[in-house]
Amino acid sequence: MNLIPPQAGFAQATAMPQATQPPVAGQAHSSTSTAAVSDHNQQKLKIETRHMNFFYGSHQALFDINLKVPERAVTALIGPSGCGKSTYLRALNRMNDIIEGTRHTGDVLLDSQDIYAPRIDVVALRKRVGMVFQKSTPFPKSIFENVAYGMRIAGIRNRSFVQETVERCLQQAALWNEVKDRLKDSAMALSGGQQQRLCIARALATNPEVLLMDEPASALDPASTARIEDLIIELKQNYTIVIVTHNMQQAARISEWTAFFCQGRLVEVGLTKQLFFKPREKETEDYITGRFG
Ligand SMILES: Nc1ncnc2c1ncn2[C@@H]1O[C@H](COP(=O)(O)OP(=O)(O)OP(=O)(O)O)[C@@H](O)[C@H]1O
Repeated sequence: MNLIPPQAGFAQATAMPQATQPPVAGQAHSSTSTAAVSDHNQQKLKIETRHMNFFYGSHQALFDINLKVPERAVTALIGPSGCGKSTYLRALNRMNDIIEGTRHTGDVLLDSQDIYAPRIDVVALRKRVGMVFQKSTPFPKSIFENVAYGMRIAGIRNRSFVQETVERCLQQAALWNEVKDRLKDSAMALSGGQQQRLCIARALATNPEVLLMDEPASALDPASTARIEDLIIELKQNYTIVIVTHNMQQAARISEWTAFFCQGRLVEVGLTKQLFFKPREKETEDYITGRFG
């Protein structure tokens, strides 16, 4: 049974990109919690969280999250408002550190290394794990300087390197053709969709391995959303992408893997197609059929 409501755009889900290798049979449920643990043993993992709990002061927002994120694929995080998707996403590059009173327990591993270990350089971590936010956040600077910003901060002075990198990133973000003749203009004069692609270009300029995206298209019109989705599909050839989205059709179109969160718990994770067409958990089915959330 197709559990996704037949809304416009879902037809594309049938052409959804497949994971390079299927998960092995018997995607196991955790025996210790409501979290389900997908077995991605045949895929190279980029990120893994093990028994992760997260707290804002005394409020626990995440409970015993066991999730494996495969390399060079798109993993979508879905779930009702307030279920902890953004909290989880921000934990992957320690963006929650800037919120006072937060803490976590358990492990968050990037290439098998604990990103919360004392010796970890958080600035270097955030270069490897870039982030794009829901609301585009260009700096009040020129288009060029927005993309060059990370390199300036890193003290890179080589002009031709900076120029080449800016062009490459704008090309990767599918924005170059629209801005190449006005690189000195203010970024604030770009449309919302262009600003969001500029922010993606800026995130790419630090040469990240992972891109975290928190509802990157939620404020955009359908045409701009389609461009961002095309871009994400293109980028996953080289980057590991974790995206929070409220739009299930979008998750179906762009992701290989989907994780369903509810009330701070990871209920189920699996191949997107399987999760939408044949969820293992009743809670997942209720959510994706619109019975709650
Ligand atoms: N800065 C914060 N301080 C205290 N509590 C917070 C903070 N940010 C989030 N929370 C709480 O943590 C829980 C998870 O929030 P989070 O934003 O991660 O959910 P979400 O699934 O991303 O929600 P949405 O889909 O509405 O963006 C919620 O109960 C929320 O109120």
